[in-house]
Amino acid sequence: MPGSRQARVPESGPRAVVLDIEGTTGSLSHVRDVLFPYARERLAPWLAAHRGTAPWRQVLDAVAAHTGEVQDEASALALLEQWADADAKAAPLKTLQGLIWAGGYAAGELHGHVYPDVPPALECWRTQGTGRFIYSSGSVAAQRDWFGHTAHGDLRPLLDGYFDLTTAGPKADADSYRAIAAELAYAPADLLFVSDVGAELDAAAEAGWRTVAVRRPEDDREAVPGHKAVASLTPLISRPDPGSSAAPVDTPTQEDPSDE
Ligand SMILES: CSCCC(=O)C(=O)COP(=O)(O)O
Ligand SMILES: [Mg+2]
Repeated sequence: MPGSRQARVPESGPRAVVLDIEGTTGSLSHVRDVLFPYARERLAPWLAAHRGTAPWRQVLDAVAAHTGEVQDEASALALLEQWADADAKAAPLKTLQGLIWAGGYAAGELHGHVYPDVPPALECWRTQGTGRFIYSSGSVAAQRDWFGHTAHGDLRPLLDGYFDLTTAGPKADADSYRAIAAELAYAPADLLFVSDVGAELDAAAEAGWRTVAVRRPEDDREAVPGHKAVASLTPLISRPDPGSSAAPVDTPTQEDPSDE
């Protein structure tokens, strides 16, 4: 309108950032070419070595709950192998992979691949008072181990909490993002989800979240349509307009069971 001056309201930053792992904060190829094969060849030996123990029972019970049928070890193993070969995001497989990888980290045979832009981004968000959470199909235990064993050191102190298939639900389901927002007690519009997968970003957007797609330079998959895209986390922490940063807030933090 001529003569009138419209005040520009700067968009404030998110209260919390929720990050995916594979293809976003860590290398897709490291997960697919190192982590997954490491677990795949140990599915049968792990079940045999742990037969009758509480973790073995936990895995068989998880397979039974997932399929709706009681499974003996042989039939559970057949299903777990099928899911692994199909890269199915089945919670029982994710639980068992996490248990197997834990042995690999402890033996010094595995490390978590985290891109170099990730630690400074987490540090920046921490300084700003922005919450920092992970949401991956990998189990929470696997996520903790991954971030606890990186070339940049133990990054777990930079993270406030973790969500997986069992605590939040499937990543392409909008209800999972509604559940995370409720758990964090933030409005969906105050949350930013960062991922490499369009279906996950679409689900988060459907739940009212802000979204950003990541496509790492060495990742030759097609770009994700419909979402702002970046090649690293660095553009997400640049602050051309000082008014656009979030004021420090008290961030809800999940308790770390390893601290108990
Ligand atoms: C160390 S977490 C392993 C990631 C994983 O198991 C997976 O299926 C990839 O999941 P994401 O949701 O991080 O893309
Ligand atoms: Mg991913």
